[in-house]
Amino acid sequence: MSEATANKIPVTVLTGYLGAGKTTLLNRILSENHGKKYAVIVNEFGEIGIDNDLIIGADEEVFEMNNGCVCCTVRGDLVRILDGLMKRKGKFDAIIVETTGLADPAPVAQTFFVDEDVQAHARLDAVVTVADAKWLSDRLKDAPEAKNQIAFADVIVLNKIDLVSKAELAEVEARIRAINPYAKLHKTERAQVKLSDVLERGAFDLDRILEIEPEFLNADDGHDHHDHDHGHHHHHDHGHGGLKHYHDEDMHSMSLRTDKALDASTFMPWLQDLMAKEGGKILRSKGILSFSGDDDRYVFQGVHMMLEGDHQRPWKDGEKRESRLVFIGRDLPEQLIRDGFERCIPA
Ligand SMILES: Nc1nc2c(ncn2[C@@H]2O[C@H](COP(=O)(O)OP(=O)(O)OP(=O)(O)O)[C@@H](O)[C@H]2O)c(=O)[nH]1
Repeated sequence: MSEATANKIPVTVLTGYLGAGKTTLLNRILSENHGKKYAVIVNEFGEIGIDNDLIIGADEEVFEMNNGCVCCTVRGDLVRILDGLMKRKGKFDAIIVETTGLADPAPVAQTFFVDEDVQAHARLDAVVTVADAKWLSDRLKDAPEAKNQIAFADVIVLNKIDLVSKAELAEVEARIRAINPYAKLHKTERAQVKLSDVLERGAFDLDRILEIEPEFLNADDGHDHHDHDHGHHHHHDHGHGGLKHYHDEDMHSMSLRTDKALDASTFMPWLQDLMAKEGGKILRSKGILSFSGDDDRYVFQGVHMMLEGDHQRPWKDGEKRESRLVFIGRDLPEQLIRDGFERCIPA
């Protein structure tokens, strides 16, 4: 690595489909005793920021990019945040960008090559893709962005191996290898990898990417001209100056909130029943909940019908005790979810 390159701030792009384990990995690496200062940029799909609350902050500064997907509408935000961070050079050892599960990593990675200011001060260290051993095979069939996330990866963390048999694991690994034989692959439970396995890899391989996407370095980004909303029904790919870009417009998110304390004995059975019946459509759910008679914040997370929940930490003095929930999926039964939630709110 040349001296000029070595002086640039390394940026790790953390990608992977909805619910694969990106935040789990991020928390793992940030809570390791690393002695470094990382800036974290999180991009989430859905109107209300929840991911930010799920990152266990030590020394890190966390910047949020909401209301859009980093590969599309908020790419300008990414450039602005990176510019701001680079002006404070010296304060950070590295930057980690966690993209939404629906982001195509191609235009995100492209930012580091086509934006002159970014390129002058930052270098893409690696694209790290977290893959869900349980669901990836299905998503490779119906979600082109999941495939691109694998194709673009320099490092793949094949996570949730506790949820599959040996044969299923071999099958999903073979599918990954058929798309990307080059990436370093780690098989994990709860994203247990060493920090050095994912950060400071110096692994982003431009030549390989140019083989997959010959237009990758084409700087003419016509993207601002077609902001799209995430409502209608088709997959589309569109150009970033010729770069093919996949985005799933069938995917839809909805959010709910209330400042009335919920009754756990009404809410939890409703949520469990909803997931059991509608988990096929609800790809991802998360919420931060305030229960009556409970001084802790309760966090639940779901990937399809699999639900997990736990007390996170006590509500802080002065912190607004409200419940916030997000559901992401295709053909979300939105009214059913809204009505059910309303019935859980005490009068
Ligand atoms: N069984 C099992 N569950 C896991 C594992 N890793 C993560 N999870 C759970 O899977 C859910 C999703 O994990 P996250 O780390 O939030 O996934 P994410 O990729 O950040 O999710 P989005 O940002 O919404 O796309 C959480 O409930 C995790 O606790 C694992 O290895 N095994």
